[in-house]
Amino acid sequence: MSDPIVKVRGLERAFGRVRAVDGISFDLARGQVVGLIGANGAGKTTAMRIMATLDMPDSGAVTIGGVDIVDYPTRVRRHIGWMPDHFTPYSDTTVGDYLDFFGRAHGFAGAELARRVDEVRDFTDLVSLNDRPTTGLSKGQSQRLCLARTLLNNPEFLILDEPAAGLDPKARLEFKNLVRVLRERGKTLLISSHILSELGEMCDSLIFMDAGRLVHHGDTDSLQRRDARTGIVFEIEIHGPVAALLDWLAVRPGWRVVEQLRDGARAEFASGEPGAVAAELRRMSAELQIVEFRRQERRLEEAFVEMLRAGNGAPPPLPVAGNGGDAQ
Ligand SMILES: Nc1ncnc2c1ncn2[C@@H]1O[C@H](COP(=O)(O)OP(=O)(O)OP(=O)(O)O)[C@@H](O)[C@H]1O
Repeated sequence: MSDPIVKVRGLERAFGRVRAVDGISFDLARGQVVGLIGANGAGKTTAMRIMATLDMPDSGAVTIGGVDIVDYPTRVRRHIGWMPDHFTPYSDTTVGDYLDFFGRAHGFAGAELARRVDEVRDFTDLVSLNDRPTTGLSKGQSQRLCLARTLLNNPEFLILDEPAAGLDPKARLEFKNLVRVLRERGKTLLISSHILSELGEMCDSLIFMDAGRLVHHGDTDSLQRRDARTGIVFEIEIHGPVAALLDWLAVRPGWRVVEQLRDGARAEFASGEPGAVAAELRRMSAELQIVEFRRQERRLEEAFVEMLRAGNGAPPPLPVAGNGGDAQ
């Protein structure tokens, strides 16, 4: 990786006996969107708060743009934006006042302050809400305001803790678009979430944490590509009795029925080798009245759980992505 913007080395942070972050190391390439994924208590927020200079590590080091976060926190803060996982509205404060206040807190004044506030308000589509009290915003609007605040100092590196939590599908889509534009502008983003598939679409690479440890760091496709080495699941639809298909699958070597369906079955073939798969599907079509085969893309959730099983024994419970719900 050429010139990583973020370098994390052997980072550790314990709270009493809880090893919240237990010796993690990774690099983040400039201009990448990276997902930080893990179940509740995996250590995501602790690691992010340290990177955002809000907490001190017990040991290990983080540099951002080559600057050590412990030795030079003030310098680092000029280049980072931190979006916490909760938004606290201020009473009697409008959206405009809120951004103005945080702009001043960054040290901007006069025309420069007005320009920065205008820019982030525009970008996050908050212009029409400028005079609304911050206490009366919807979840999606609050998240946009929180992101606007994070962008006021035009940071190179953004650390966003669970930014999509609790957003409805429309607000999630809007958020995803904002992430896409920020990426196009060359920003580096670290985004945490429980929702693997949501992050999969948004991110160039994913970091998985479990019990304070980093258990995987790779590009989004690398997890799904693992099925080339394991089995492939097909959804098979048949014309006529499903029993004929189930009988066929029961006697053919390599097949395992995952689930019986109304017009067919979900079944796994043990090999991902393309030649073997094609021969098997040809044979099935010749012997049964097949209406359709659909290869099932393995979901990131499944890939993650399998990976943890292979490495560490029992996986932690992970909520499954839904349309609007989000586990906390
Ligand atoms: N200030 C603190 N005092 C004591 N324990 C803490 C503190 N902050 C975090 N922990 C503990 O450290 C562990 C990691 O917590 P952390 O919030 O970093 O996890 P997380 O992956 O962000 O979880 P979640 O998704 O639930 O926010 C948990 O066991 C948590 O209870």
